[in-house]
Amino acid sequence: MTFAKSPTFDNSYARQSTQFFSPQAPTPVPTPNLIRANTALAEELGIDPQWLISPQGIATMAGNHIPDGAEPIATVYAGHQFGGWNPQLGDGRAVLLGELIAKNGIRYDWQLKGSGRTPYSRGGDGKSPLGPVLREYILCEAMAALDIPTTRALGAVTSGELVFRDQALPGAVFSRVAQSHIRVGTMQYFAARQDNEALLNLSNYLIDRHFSTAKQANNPIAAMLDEIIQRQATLIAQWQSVGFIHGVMNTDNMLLCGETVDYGPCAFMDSYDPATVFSSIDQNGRYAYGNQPAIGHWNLAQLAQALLPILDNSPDASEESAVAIAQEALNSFPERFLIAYQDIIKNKLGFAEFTEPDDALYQDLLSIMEQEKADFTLCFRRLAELSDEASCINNSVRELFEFSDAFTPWLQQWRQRLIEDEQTPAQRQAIMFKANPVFIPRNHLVQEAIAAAEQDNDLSFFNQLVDVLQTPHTFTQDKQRYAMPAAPSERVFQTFCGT
Ligand SMILES: Nc1ncnc2c1ncn2[C@@H]1O[C@H](COP(=O)(O)OP(=O)(O)OP(=O)(O)O)[C@@H](O)[C@H]1O
Repeated sequence: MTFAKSPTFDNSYARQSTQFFSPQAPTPVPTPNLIRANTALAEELGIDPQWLISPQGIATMAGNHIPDGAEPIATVYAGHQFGGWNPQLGDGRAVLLGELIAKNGIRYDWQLKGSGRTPYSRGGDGKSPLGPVLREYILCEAMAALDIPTTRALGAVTSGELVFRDQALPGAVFSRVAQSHIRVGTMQYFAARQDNEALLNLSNYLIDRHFSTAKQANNPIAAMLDEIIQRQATLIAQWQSVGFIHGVMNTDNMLLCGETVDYGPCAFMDSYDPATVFSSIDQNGRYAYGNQPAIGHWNLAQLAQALLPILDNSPDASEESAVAIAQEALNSFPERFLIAYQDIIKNKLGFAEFTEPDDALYQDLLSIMEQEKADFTLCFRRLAELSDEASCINNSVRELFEFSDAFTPWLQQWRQRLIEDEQTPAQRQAIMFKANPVFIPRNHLVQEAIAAAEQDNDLSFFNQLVDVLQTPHTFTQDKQRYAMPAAPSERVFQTFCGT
């Protein structure tokens, strides 16, 4: 008989200076029950899937058992929240259980979110209600299936206790996996304290962990900043391309490794409107869909500012020379974003290359979509079908979305443009299908999954939704309801942090 083996931890962050964290065990919960375990991800991480779903694995995900080798800590950070500076944040409701080296050789954090109070909890209870845990699970796994860099869900458990918000809600703990949880706000925390030694140590740690090419550069920290800017430009371009609205792009919610983090008040846009905001706390639309690239740039400027004291490693370094390095790096963001974005848009439109006139063509499409209140996802998907219509006769979204007359002149122009393009229709459509998913985690479906779980203790719709979103590009008629936009009565205009 073989016994499921507990994972092997190697906790590099816990070996750094204790300025970076506080040792903090998770708070045990009364009666943990498994919501879902991501056994495929467990395998990739070298965790025995049988162990993960064993009583010991479930107890670990609940914070009731600390496996050998785990060294739970809460990390410290600061951040700009909605533009306002907060000098003291940190994991207020999360602990980093430890790190695992995955089969691909990459080191990953395993964090428990909703695992009780820490020294950084301020007034909070350190807990998470079930709803936000389910939302984060659905959204982050959908993003992974869309091939967008993201933190992942290793699993989730209910806690068996109530969490008190404006009402009593069932509690849960989320097991989150990330390449690391070091944030723009982590750098800002030490910069604000003028602790250049900590800044340097943290940067060297990051370079070792995430930026091996920067390590070879003459100025590794400047090269690291450059690479972080590149990763964020690409990430935000990917968000824009699928209509993802993060909702709370505070500097403490931007990971330096380049993965999407914190699926609090986020959502995918249904009908196209660049002013779309979902977060109930974003009164001024700071984090609206159309503002995301500019906010990303602003956040990176805060990072560059934090790095200024250590940014120039030359013998004649001065404040001016450091500012010049920062400025040059930051100035590259708009161009980098545009290149990444156009690279995706050409695939969404079915062109081998993005040429200058394509920009106007694309903007025209967006304008018609906005005016027609067309569904962003289905509009692109139907376009992909039109690129080789015969191939998808039995499994078409035609019943869910058809172009209105307002699109006719645009479609003619698009077809004209395709004549100049060298790809075959089959090649083109394969690329277009990949760039134009049909299943996104629509807000009304996420809400339905949460409501069934909260009110009836029924996880079946949650599980179905997670499963369907694993193959976001393959449409079949039997999955039609998952592709449909919300009926007017189902529309969700706001999502909540659920803190
Ligand atoms: N219930 C709570 N108790 C204690 N601290 C909390 C609670 N909710 C949020 N916080 C803390 O408030 C800050 C901002 O919250 P935010 O919702 O952005 O983060 P989060 O979703 O808890 O965590 P993360 O950014 O790691 O996903 C974070 O430092 C977080 O730890």
